[in-house]
Amino acid sequence: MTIDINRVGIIGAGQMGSGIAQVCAAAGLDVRLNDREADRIEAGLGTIDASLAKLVSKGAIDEATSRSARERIKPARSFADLGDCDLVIEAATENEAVKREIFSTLCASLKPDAVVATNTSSISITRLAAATDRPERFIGIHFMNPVPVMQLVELIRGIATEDQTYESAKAFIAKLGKTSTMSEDFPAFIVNRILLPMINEAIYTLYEGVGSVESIDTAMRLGANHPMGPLQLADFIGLDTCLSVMQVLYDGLADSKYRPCPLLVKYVEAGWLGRKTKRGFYDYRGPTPVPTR
Ligand SMILES: CC(=O)CC(=O)SCCNC(=O)CCNC(=O)[C@H](O)C(C)(C)COP(=O)(O)OP(=O)(O)OC[C@H]1O[C@@H](n2cnc3c(N)ncnc32)[C@H](O)[C@@H]1OP(=O)(O)O
Ligand SMILES: NC(=O)C1=CN([C@@H]2O[C@H](COP(=O)(O)OP(=O)(O)OC[C@H]3O[C@@H](n4cnc5c(N)ncnc54)[C@H](OP(=O)(O)O)[C@@H]3O)[C@@H](O)[C@H]2O)C=CC1
Repeated sequence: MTIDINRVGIIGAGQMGSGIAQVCAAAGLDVRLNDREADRIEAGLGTIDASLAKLVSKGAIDEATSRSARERIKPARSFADLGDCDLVIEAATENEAVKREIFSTLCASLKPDAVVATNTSSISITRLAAATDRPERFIGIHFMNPVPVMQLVELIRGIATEDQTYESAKAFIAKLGKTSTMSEDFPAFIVNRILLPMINEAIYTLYEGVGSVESIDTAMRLGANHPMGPLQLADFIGLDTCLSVMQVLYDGLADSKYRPCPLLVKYVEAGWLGRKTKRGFYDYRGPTPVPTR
């Protein structure tokens, strides 16, 4: 029997957390949105308002549907506010220490039978599960960015994940109108195992002077029909997240082909994280993005 999921808690109100909150509310679920700072929750709610407005202006949903979805999302100022959630999805920064700390403090506030999930892009589900009090009720639910648009969700079981947890997560994704695929618990799972080395290679291509930002992105958009160039996509994902995923691949698979490009490291060290900080491979501070190299 699957666990009925009616109320979802989300930790981390950044681009992924806000997108997950939006699609859950649009599917009729109650949502509690948490972040470590109240102003981050407010910013996440602002992102949801803009995204819902975009869908209304396109005629994808009507005003009343948008309003009722928005009303289902409430801020959660602390983990105690997540106590009545059936499922809590962690979507905080891609850093294992940050996530472990969240799980070790979160569980005491939850119902004993609540399912706990992570939206990690790369980190071992089995290792994160070990930071909880319920590895059998823990699972990777990996949404793609932008969440309101992308159809796929990867499900990743840890070594202890029970069948009931997996089946419940699968039913939850179907309720959101999305398609789930299963990946084994290997570094970066399936999508990012393939996508991130391609992005890293694009950054090496820039680093070695093979092409400019513009020529690399144009080449892959028009030459391989990718909807975004790889450097544009890296800025969209967040360069901090890209670097963390490459580091997990490099450490976890111990193969030099996953070595993060030194230019990626430098951009992250400079705090140029892409769109979210308004500068990455493009500068977003003006009306149109301008390549930085
Ligand atoms: C890092 C990880 O762990 C895993 C990952 O997620 S990796 C990243 C995976 N994502 C990708 O690869 C995305 C690649 N890019 C794309 O698919 C497209 O560029 C895109 C869908 C993001 C935007 O498409 P576009 O055609 O350039 O822009 P745009 O016309 O504005 O948007 C397309 C549609 O999406 C909608 N849309 C885009 N962003 C939206 C948002 N945040 N909220 C609501 N709707 C949105 C638009 O309204 C538009 O809808 P219609 O087709 O009905 O008009
Ligand atoms: N970006 C992408 O394309 C995708 C990302 N993911 C994964 O989703 C997760 C979130 O990524 P994304 O939304 O892009 O990142 P963002 O940087 O946009 O958002 C992360 C949010 O988590 C907050 N946060 C950090 N520490 C804590 C904490 N201890 N408790 C609560 N909130 C915290 C951050 O606050 P502050 O800024 O103050 O630190 C920030 O608001 C990551 O694991 C990432 O790998 C998965 C699929 C796609």
